[in-house]
Amino acid sequence: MIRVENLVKVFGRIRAVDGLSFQVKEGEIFGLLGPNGAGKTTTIRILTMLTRPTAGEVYIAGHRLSTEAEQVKRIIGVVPQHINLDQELTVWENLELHGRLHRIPREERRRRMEELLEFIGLSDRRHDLTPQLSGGMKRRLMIARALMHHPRVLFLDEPTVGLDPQTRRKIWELIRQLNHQGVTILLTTHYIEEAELLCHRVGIVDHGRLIALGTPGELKARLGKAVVESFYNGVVDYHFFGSREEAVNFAAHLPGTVLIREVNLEDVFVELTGRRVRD
Ligand SMILES: Nc1ncnc2c1ncn2[C@@H]1O[C@H](COP(=O)(O)OP(=O)(O)OP(=O)(O)O)[C@@H](O)[C@H]1O
Repeated sequence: MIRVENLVKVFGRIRAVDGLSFQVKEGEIFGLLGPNGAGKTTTIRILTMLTRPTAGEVYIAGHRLSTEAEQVKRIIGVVPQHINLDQELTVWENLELHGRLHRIPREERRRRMEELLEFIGLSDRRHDLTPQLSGGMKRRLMIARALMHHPRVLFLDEPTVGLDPQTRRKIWELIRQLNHQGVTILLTTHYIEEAELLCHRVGIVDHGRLIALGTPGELKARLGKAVVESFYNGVVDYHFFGSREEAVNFAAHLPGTVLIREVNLEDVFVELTGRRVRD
């Protein structure tokens, strides 16, 4: 559904995106996971035509971005990282404005707005001005707005940044429901849990490059099943094992404090880069 080929974006001396290639299949929830500054936002901005790449090409549903922008705009929805709702408009008016911009006829527009307000659980807040909404509600409204024109592909840049764990889970549920309805999803995140629990496949990015790609299970299996974290003389060490039993046996002989746990995507990132995602 999405094909990214050798994408490059240079800002002065910074190569924000440095030869990125990957594909997203129809019906997938695909996550780009990486630390702040890895180039995720720049990538999503290129894919949603908010900025042009220095080099490379992108195809969405077979349309080439550089020559078929209009066709692509009709089939994609975009939820940016920063809240950009119109502060002076109500919930209803924010949706209406977007529907008009997409030239959705009045009757159909109204129907879609009712349906989406129901979907995001904000039917009874329709007359509120957006500053009166909580952070989670604003994020849900941004998702509804992006869905007004029935996009086949939805892009979400850090969809749960700054939200509490419970609100984050609600957003995940919305994203899963949309995906069940057939919408292909590409999101960026620097939350390990979000990538692991929500995404079918994850591309790990660092310094504008894709350093690993696979299902969360595949990526973790490269390291093993269990990890022993040992803290001794102020040094933290990680040792990976194919089973918990092996990890327990190894840990029994270690000095200092020891933690045995399952491998997660943070471990994959650390092994590949020597750094943590959230340094
Ligand atoms: N308009 C710009 N001008 C100059 N440099 C930029 C611009 N936009 C991004 N960059 C730089 O490109 C690199 C990648 O930034 P980008 O925002 O894409 O990363 P990110 O992974 O999305 O991080 P974050 O989650 O913090 O937004 C950074 O070094 C950033 O400073």
